[in-house]
Amino acid sequence: MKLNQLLKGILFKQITGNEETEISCIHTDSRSVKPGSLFICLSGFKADGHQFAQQAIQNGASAVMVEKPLPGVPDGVTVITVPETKRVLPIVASTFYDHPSCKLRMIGITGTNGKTTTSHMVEHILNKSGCSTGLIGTLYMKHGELQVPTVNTTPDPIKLQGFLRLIADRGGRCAVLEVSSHGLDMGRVTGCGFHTAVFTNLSHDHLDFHHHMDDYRQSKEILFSRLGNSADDMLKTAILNGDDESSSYYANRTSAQVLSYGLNSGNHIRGLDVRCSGSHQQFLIKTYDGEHHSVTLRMPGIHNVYNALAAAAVCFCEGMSWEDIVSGLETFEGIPGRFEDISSASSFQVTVDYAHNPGGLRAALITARDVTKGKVICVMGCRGERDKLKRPIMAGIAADLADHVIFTSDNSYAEDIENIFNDMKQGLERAKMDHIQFIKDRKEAIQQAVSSAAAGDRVVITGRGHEKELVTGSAVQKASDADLVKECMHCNT
Ligand SMILES: CC(=O)N[C@H]1[C@@H](OP(=O)(O)OP(=O)(O)OC[C@H]2O[C@@H](n3ccc(=O)[nH]c3=O)[C@H](O)[C@@H]2O)O[C@H](CO)[C@@H](O)[C@@H]1O[C@H](C)C(=O)N[C@@H](C)C(=O)N[C@H](CCC(=O)O)C(=O)O
Ligand SMILES: Nc1ncnc2c1ncn2[C@@H]1O[C@H](COP(=O)(O)OP(=O)(O)OP(=O)(O)O)[C@@H](O)[C@H]1O
Repeated sequence: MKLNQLLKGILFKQITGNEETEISCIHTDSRSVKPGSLFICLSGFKADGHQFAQQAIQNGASAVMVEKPLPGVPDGVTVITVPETKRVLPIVASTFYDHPSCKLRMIGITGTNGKTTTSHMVEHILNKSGCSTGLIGTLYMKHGELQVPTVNTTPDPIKLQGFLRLIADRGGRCAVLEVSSHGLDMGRVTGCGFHTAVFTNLSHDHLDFHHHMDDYRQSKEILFSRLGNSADDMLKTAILNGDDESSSYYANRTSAQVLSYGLNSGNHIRGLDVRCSGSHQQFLIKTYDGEHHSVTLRMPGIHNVYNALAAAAVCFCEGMSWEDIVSGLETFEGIPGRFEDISSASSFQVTVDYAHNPGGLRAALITARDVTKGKVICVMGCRGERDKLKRPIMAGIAADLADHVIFTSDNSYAEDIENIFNDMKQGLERAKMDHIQFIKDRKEAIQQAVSSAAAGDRVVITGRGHEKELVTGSAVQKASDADLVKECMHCNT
């Protein structure tokens, strides 16, 4: 695409050099630049992209976009100056990929917990009903058999628009996106015209980035305030968890039609008669017009009933029949690392769960208690470098809800594990200390939990879920919790 065509949607710009230059790709990371690229300089959290412009030029960039003067640019490289590169990036990315979100029904799911689970349920129901649907989130970008790994839950605008183009070109009709608060705050989804926006819940997380719960709540508002503001927007829907107190905040900030879901009376789509039966949940969905539909979900946990109600509401808005919605929910088999049973060969169970914040941990341990006859033994840690305020809260939840807790390392990155343990200890009451152990090495902690489990007990290992790398300082251990469990079980036989 010619540079001037790529920039036609940008109102304020100054161009020095050849406007007709052919642009073959766009990049914000100098290390990925190839000949023919447009390199866009972003001011980041750790570095200033302008410092890498020369490296991008050496790697063959034909054009560089900046928001401040850039000395020493050789002849033949076009420089585009704009007021804010971050604001322009999504427009350039969407133009480069020919606005793929306009060709797709866009469904965005935000909330502290449940985005991955709910988006997979939606993707499964829609695909099973014959509506070709792609998914972009924490685990990967997925469409049919194609899976591409992702670094961020909500990818940066270039990757995101590229993924949407791929889904559209492969014949996709819908795209389900996990939309993180970071993604909204950093403008990663600007340029995506969502038809449906879903809110799962809001609880303590990411306060290293958002500083305060009010800021965190506010960042998610962007997804809802952009819906329903014009005549052709009238069929857009905000789907809100009516049992979460933040829903009224989002309802007040959208012009779209609101569909609420939850277990409490007054919700438009309501779960009733919820019963846990082994590792299944049975419940009724009561719709706004008074119909009842019986569902057996192959996943335990009340939190998954909420995720199922949210997914059902989305698919209802996509025009699916209740028969298809129920059939989709009942054939959904869960996803890796979310209350995943690893070893049922022994007389006790071992479960891996991605809970890494207070709300998720509470949900996982309440579920464990519901489905376990014997003791619940929890192995958990808190991540290094991120939100330190959640550490004592999570430690307190584990101590309250499990019979025995082994605190261990999670991805501690460059932070000393002793610091993390000290923060966690602040949340522990002295009276509960007798059922708590601290074992730094995660594999040893799992080994200890597994060898102390008796018939009917359940070991719940939280924090890492599907993740395959454990990062401690500069050491990277290539093992998932499921791998570590299997090694420990093998040693025990
Ligand atoms: C805090 C944050 O979100 N950081 C994101 C941000 O990186 P950054 O601003 O720190 O980048 P930087 O290192 O300062 O570099 C600035 C610029 O210089 C460029 N650069 C840098 C080095 C170089 O050699 N050459 C070069 O060109 C960089 O590409 C960048 O454009 O932009 C990067 C590219 O888009 C993101 O990958 C990165 O996400 C990091 C990995 C991250 O951990 N983000 C987390 C907090 C996050 O976004 N999480 C949410 C989900 C949370 C949840 O729900 O659990 C998510 O959506 O993933
Ligand atoms: N609706 C829910 N309410 C509370 N906790 C939940 C809910 N759904 C899932 N969880 C808990 O949160 C963990 C992560 O679930 P999931 O991956 O679906 O959430 P997420 O919002 O995508 O998280 P992330 O963005 O960090 O990947 C689960 O393993 C479970 O412990």
